[in-house]
Amino acid sequence: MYRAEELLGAYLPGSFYYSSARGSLLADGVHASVGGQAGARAQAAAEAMDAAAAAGVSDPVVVGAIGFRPDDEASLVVPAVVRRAAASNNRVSDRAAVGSPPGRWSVTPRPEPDVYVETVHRALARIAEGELRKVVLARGLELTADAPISVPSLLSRLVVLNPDAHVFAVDVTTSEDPAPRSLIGASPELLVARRGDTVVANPLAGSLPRVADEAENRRRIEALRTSAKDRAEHAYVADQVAGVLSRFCTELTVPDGPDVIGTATMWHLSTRITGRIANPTDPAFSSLALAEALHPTPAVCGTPTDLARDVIKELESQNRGYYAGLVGWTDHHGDGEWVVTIRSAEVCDRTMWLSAGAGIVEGSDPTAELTETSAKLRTLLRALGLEDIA
Ligand SMILES: C=C(O[C@@H]1C=C(C(=O)O)C=C[C@H]1O)C(=O)O
Repeated sequence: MYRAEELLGAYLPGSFYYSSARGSLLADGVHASVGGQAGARAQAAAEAMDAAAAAGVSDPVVVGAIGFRPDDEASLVVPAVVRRAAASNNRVSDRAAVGSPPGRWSVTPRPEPDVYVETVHRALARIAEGELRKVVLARGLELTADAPISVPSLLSRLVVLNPDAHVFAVDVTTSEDPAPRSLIGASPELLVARRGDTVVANPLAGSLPRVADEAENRRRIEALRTSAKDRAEHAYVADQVAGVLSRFCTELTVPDGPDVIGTATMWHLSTRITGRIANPTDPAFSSLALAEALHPTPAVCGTPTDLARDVIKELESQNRGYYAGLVGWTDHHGDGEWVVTIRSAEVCDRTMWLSAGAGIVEGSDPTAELTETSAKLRTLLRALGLEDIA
């Protein structure tokens, strides 16, 4: 067993890094790539791990990321070497943050903020028609530096600045990329974790930006807790996650109402759902199978799911890529952990693409949704020392 700080220090672009309160994992090299169609990747992952075990890989795992549209983007591998740090060794000191970000950036919003506000108005008009109840609309920032971006130093700053997050870096290079491409982020949202027959999911939705003034933060926490609009926006996600997990579980515990949790930049309504898996040794009940069944939750897509996906395609100008997908790992017992790919960016050479979205429901205020996406973009911008530009 290693210390989390050692693993962070050993990260190189091309590695897979993942850390959360439950421990850290650093994976290097590719023993085998995992293919498979969307929805059938858990089976492909189980077969790849069986083959790896037969070839002498001890305790094989599958690590990687799947995009918002699982048919379009996926990067899953059985790594050659895996190093882990237990939760008890997971503390990382501030000194672990290394390097400094490039000094000069050019910033292009995609789309422009006023176009995003207009798009939210259009989504509200669709919601008023009756069938669509919630849709999550995202916007992006394209940042270009005057020098290549160091992913290891960016990752180390994300870890230090977001001690409660699930922090990740995944190699997502394709043959079309001129240089290695990495997906990095500090997600607050656990899609699903499974250990033995115990499963946990922690959907978030309904948000307010965090501010410096503590009295104002207390007011915001109370406003969020009592907001009918935010509770409705949250319930779409919590209900769907509970509904999907109930198909896999013999017992499921769903709290009566949400709590409020804080990240470094946001307050969110949060529901921690726990359950007992019906058939833990069956690959169809693995953590990746659960994650595939849950994705996309209404935290990143909407309600009803298929209609929301169509509205996103129609209204968003950018392809989401890996944003709003899932990142994590699964082992050959089916245990593992997957998070929702938010507070994230794709990085290639001198350019970074940041994305953030907000859930739109009846009663949403388009300008407040723009402000919410700016606050969400700040997770990555703080790690770049650019906190105030979004
Ligand atoms: C879509 C994002 O975040 C999601 C949307 C939320 C909301 O609309 O309130 C809150 C947390 C996340 O589930 C994002 O950060 O990009």
